[in-house]
Amino acid sequence: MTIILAVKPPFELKRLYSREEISEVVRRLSAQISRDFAGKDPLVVGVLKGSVIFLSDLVRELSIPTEIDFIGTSSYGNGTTSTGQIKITAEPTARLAGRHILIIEDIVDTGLCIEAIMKYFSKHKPASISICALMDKPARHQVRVKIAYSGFTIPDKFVVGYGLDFSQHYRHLPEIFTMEEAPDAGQLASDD
Ligand SMILES: O=P(O)(O)OC[C@H]1O[C@H](OP(=O)(O)OP(=O)(O)O)[C@H](O)[C@@H]1O
Ligand code: HPA
Repeated sequence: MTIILAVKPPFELKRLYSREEISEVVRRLSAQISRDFAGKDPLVVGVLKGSVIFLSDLVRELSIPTEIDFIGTSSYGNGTTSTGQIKITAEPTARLAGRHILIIEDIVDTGLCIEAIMKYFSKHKPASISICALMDKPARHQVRVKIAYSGFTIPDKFVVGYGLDFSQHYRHLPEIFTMEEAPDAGQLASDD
């Protein structure tokens, strides 16, 4: 399925993962997490805003009790490349010391965001910190990242949908799409 967006320059969204493929990955990750964190009362921390849809599907598949919290970060502004300036915009409210913390990311791209988040949690003396990421874009990593629970390994393309945005749009789409300039973008852009 391809959607052409009437913006300038025109972009096209091409479906990368269907709802079924996403559900299958969510079930696989939840089973691994349920097994590894049994009896550990983990604190599941979603990285705002992109992870909220993934997190809400993931926790409903878990067979163990968890506490949920969130951390806010911002790095992409209105574009498709990281500014490299990672800001923690909202802190979790749960007790962190001595906890088994599971960070839920929608995507690891450059890895700069997750690196800043790991630094933040390390300061609070948790029992352990693990990362669960729905998508990983290894071609763009700028730092070493250890993802314990990884969903899809994706090519070096900007993706939207299922929580991920471009300039705050398209988070609501239930599937995941690559977003690229339409092939005739130059032609269309110069038409008027
Ligand atoms: O690996 P990186 O290059 O650091 O990129 C990954 C991060 O960037 C996005 O967040 P963003 O800052 O755009 O905020 P959002 O989740 O509110 O869209 C995404 O949701 C990840 O948290
Ligand atoms: O490919 C992406 N899509 C949306 N947000 C992102 N943040 C980092 N990479 C991406």
